[in-house]
Amino acid sequence: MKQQIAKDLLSIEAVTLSVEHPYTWSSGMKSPIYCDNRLTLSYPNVRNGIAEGLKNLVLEHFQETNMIAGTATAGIPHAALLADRLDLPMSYVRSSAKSHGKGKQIEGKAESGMNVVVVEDLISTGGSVITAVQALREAGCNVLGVVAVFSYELAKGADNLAANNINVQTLTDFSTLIETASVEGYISKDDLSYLLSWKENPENWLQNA
Ligand SMILES: O=P(O)(O)OC[C@H]1O[C@H](OP(=O)(O)OP(=O)(O)O)[C@H](O)[C@@H]1O
Ligand SMILES: O=C(O)c1cc(=O)[nH]c(=O)[nH]1
Repeated sequence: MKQQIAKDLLSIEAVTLSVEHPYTWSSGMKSPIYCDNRLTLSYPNVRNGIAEGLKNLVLEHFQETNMIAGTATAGIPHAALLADRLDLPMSYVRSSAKSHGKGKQIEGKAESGMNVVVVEDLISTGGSVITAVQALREAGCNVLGVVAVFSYELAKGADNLAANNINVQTLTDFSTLIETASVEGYISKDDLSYLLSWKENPENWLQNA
């Protein structure tokens, strides 16, 4: 499964490298790699594989789930596809409360007694998904855990998630991705060692580059 999803992401060019002009991540970190999981929505076979994989993660790890919550924005479509497959209620969580209308951060029903699995497309530092989990907990929900398409497996992300007591299960991850990219000929040996050294110290990578 991990390799198949990595292959899918590579085949649709969701993963791109840009060393000269680094990407800026939502956390503010600069990075030579970007994984655009939003592109998976444009490929029915890829998004179906993701929905099926997420469903299997929920059935394996979070059997008591009775509500699915997506993180805005990239987690929302995957949450919708998953909730539909599981025939469960769905909500989504904004990064902050809306400043007009009903002023809500969580859209849809979220209340005490709900056993929620949060759907995120990608985990870097974990900041976005932690914000969503905290909002759901404040609403009285019991958050069983998080399912995500991809994780960079950053030490900072793992520490942040552990500090917030969040169980995360992902379909694929950075180590699988770069190994698959190398084996399948998407990246050179130099790219591979560059990415491995970036991963050693991603926060100070630009200063050391
Ligand atoms: O683990 P983190 O450091 O929080 O980074 C990951 C988050 O960043 C991206 O969202 P982005 O903020 O780009 O917004 P989008 O979902 O609206 O595209 C991604 O979809 C995750 O939600
Ligand atoms: O951390 C992020 O913002 C981020 C990284 C990445 O590779 N892809 C993405 O959509 N967001």
